Amino acid sequence: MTLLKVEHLSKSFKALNVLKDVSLEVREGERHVVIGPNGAGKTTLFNCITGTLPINQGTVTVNNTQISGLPAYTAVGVGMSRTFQKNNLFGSLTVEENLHLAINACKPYRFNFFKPINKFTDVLEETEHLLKEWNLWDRRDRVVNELSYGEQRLLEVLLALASKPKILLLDEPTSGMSPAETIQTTKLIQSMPRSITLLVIEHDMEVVFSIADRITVLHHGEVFLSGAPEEIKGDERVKEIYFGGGTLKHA
Ligand SMILES: Nc1ncnc2c1ncn2[C@@H]1O[C@H](COP(=O)(O)OP(=O)(O)OP(=O)(O)O)[C@@H](O)[C@H]1O
Repeated sequence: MTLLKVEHLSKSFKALNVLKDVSLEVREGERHVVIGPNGAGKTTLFNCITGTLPINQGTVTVNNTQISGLPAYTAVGVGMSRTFQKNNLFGSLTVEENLHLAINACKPYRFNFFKPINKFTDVLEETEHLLKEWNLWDRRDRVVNELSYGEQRLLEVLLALASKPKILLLDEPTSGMSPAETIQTTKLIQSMPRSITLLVIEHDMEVVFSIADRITVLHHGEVFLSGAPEEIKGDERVKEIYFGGGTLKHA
């Protein structure tokens, strides 16, 4: 079943046409990776899908509910969550406190300012569960600013999971990470349950080919090709536009 459908989406910044008639389908449970050279429009596509940016033309639907043209919180309401290329963390708070806030933000009582967050037992339980599940429990008391960059990015993924998304958009989850952190993050992505559908922007081809069920190549704001990893890997035109004629590395 198709979970996310993007149809004929176009986006311009004044005279700059960044996305041109982009159509994309992500099936339930799929790991769909968007690749393309710098400036191809990948992050803009994420911003348009999630409603962070208004679109000029086209539609975005999740589970047959149209979310394009609606405020960004609508995307959250249909089960969409995302991470950004740059971290959006509270640096002076601990790992645990950041998660408390993210989990609390998804609760109906989130505007109850008269009771401290750490008195809501469901928030505490969900925080503990997520931290243990993703091996950050021993770092729960660490102030975020003291974590390595890779640990911060990992925490960002956990915050995105706090809303229990049906579809999670990860924007370059391994960018800026050390090789060890990249391996850890790749394993985390691989171990996510199939009840979470993934749409991922990624540059590291080792990561791309170790997680993708399907790959869409974006080039100059257009879908150049969409297909199974083997199809993309073997396509000479993709190598030419994305790698300047180089060979594809793979896991
Ligand atoms: N808010 C904006 N205003 C004007 N131009 C923008 C804006 N955001 C992005 N652009 C332009 O849109 C084009 C696509 O940018 P985008 O960040 O979507 O590309 P990308 O494929 O994600 O690149 P990268 O891989 O380097 O992150 C670029 O030319 C960029 O300068």
